[in-house]
Amino acid sequence: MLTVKQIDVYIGRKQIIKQVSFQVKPGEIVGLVGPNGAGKTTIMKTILGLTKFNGKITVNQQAITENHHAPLAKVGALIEHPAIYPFLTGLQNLQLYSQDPTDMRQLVTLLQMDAYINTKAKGYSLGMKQKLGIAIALLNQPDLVILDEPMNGLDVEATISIRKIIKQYAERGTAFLISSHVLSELQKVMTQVILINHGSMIVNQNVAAFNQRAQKQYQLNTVANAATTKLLQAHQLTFSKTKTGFLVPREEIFAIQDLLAAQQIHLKMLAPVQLNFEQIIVDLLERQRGREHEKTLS
Ligand SMILES: Nc1ncnc2c1ncn2[C@@H]1O[C@H](COP(=O)(O)OP(=O)(O)OP(=O)(O)O)[C@@H](O)[C@H]1O
Repeated sequence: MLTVKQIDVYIGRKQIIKQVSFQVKPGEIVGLVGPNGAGKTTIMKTILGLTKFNGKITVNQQAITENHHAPLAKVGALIEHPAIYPFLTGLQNLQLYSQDPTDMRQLVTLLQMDAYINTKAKGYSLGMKQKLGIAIALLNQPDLVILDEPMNGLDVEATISIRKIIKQYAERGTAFLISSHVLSELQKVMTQVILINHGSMIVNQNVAAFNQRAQKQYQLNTVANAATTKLLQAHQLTFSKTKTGFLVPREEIFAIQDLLAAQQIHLKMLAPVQLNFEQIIVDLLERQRGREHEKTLS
């Protein structure tokens, strides 16, 4: 469906996206996560042919470039603010894009917009505009839907109905690429997770494998945490720092104990921990920062 191959994006002289590659297959719901400024919106805009890039992007095996948008005919998108004409009604806005009145009417009902769809969009709340933007993205049975922060401004009921609709469309084969900072929400729908930091892809994994990471961590605390940091770094062991000590992977705990014992650094605690989705992301970002810090020191 969508293939992104080794894309680089520069804005001015600054490299914003670095060698990012991934695929989104029919029916997959791929969550794009990462800190503010990581490059998520830029990746989405690039796929939509709105930004110059190096590398290759194809939709249904057809290449997209900044000047060739034809393959995007079956792609729906909501990026940043929905493109809505305020002096038209919600329905008139939808009609500008719709090729099938029945599909359009169904979407209005599915998104529970019937009560206000015939009033002018300038009177809509943030959430109502957001729902209209999502409806526009879902029009005409798209093959791929790209949603940047779709849950922005939505109330609980709207959030639940959007989640259901995304799942329903995905079951019919629509592929989704969704960015969100509301990880708990994204977690309920996504099948694949891509973590971006400083324009690079750190993780691209299916959700089940990603969650496996949660069970593979141990919390470590010693009598001399500063010396322990140096020791772990010197032996290039994987770790991240926490408020009280370290998180280390299960497969390294024997090696770590041997090293600490050899230096007579006593353990205060070594215990398995169960991380939640958010904590796994924080841990991965923290580890990357550690690696970058080491690079700058060497
Ligand atoms: N038009 C622009 N001119 C200069 N720099 C830009 C421009 N657009 C984006 N950037 C820079 O590109 C980087 C990535 O921005 P992007 O909006 O893609 O991040 P993001 O992951 O979507 O962030 P957020 O979660 O805050 O929305 C940032 O460092 C940003 O400052």
